[in-house]
Amino acid sequence: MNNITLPVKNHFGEVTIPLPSSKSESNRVLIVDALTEGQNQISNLAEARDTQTMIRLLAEDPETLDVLDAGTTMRFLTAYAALTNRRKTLTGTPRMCERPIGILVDALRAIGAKIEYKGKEGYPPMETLGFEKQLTNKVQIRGDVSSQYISALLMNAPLLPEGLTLELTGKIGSKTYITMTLELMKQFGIAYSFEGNTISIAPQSYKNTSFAVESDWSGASYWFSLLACADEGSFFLKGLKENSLQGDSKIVEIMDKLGVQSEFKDDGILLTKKAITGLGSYDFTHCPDLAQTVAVTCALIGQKSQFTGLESLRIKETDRIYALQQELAKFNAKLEEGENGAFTVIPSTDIPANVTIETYDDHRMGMAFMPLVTKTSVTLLDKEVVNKSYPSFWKHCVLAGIEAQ
Ligand SMILES: O=C(O)C1=C[C@@H](OP(=O)(O)O)[C@@H](O)[C@H](O)C1
Ligand SMILES: C=C(OP(=O)(O)O)C(=O)O
Repeated sequence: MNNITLPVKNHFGEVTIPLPSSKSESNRVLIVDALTEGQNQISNLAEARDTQTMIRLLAEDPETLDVLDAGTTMRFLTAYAALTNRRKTLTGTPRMCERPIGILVDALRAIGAKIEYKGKEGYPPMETLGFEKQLTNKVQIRGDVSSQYISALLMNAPLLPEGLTLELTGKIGSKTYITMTLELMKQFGIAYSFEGNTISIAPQSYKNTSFAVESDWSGASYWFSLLACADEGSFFLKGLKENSLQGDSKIVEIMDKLGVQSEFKDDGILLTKKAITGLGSYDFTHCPDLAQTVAVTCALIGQKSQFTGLESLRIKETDRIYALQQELAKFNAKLEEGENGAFTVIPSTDIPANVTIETYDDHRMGMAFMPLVTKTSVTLLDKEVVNKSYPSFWKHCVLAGIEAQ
């Protein structure tokens, strides 16, 4: 394993971070482009391994689609292969084969696709065996496990002979990602309605479009956190827009309470330090990928806070609740589970010298704990972990003056 040790640094000057492009937007636009078989002008696709895997699998079109550890790539390609009548085996890393997919497979089968599990029922690997006839255009689907199942179905919906109406049942999680899918489809000419818990898309064609992928707000969150934890500095994050398709732009509102002021400029956002007012309680239901960043920030800046809406964290790249609890404990901070899905971040009052953080094959563990450099020397186990969404992360750390020892 390739580790990285970073010495303490808590004063920054004026730093500009180029930021990577969003993997969520990239993976959607790639599926839409594959479905239109058209002449779209797509720019700024993400360098993220999850996106590069999607590009490669769509271009090479192998019999077995091995998505590695990319959740969106697995879910989006499953629906794409199943509903466009392709015969494919879909598989991934051992962890991917522990991440549930039964809710999506059940919906695809209800629509008329033939799919067989190759291992455990409800989990990859599986094989898509064809789609001859649409059996229904009304499907009920749980909204509380992963929004990726819903996005995966929606992107194929306009091309189904009878269109598709999805009724979302239970609590809806990651709703901002569903809206991202629908709004991106709208930019490619698709009309939809989303009223209450029901999304309807009539049969229609995608229109050729130019689409530039925005910078990644989830990746931006680590720079907000670094500044919140630092004594001084200002960061300019390039390529972020005020009206974003990405729900993780909520980091602006969160970090405003944790001491970071944001000012939108023409080609990005300027972050400066301001007084902390306190986060109090925050619901991460619709921005689950920010939870690790914000937990580490609160732990490092002495902000006891309540977190809710963390249910989906247990089925991501790793069990992120467990991983956070283990690693926060290394510097005497805690993520305590309370009642009804509420958690409390108990900040550290004693940060030891030289902390070593495990990353659990989870890019966000590596990146979220990087701001520890503002308080102590930190070793992150497996520096390559960041490649899933942000391969240039350590290069960007060097731009900020954070260099490996
Ligand atoms: O649709 C997307 O691009 C994503 C949706 C979210 O997953 P869930 O819907 O499983 O919460 C998020 O955590 C993931 O990183 C990307
Ligand atoms: C959960 C994530 O990704 P995915 O589910 O697409 O693997 C993530 O990037 O934090």
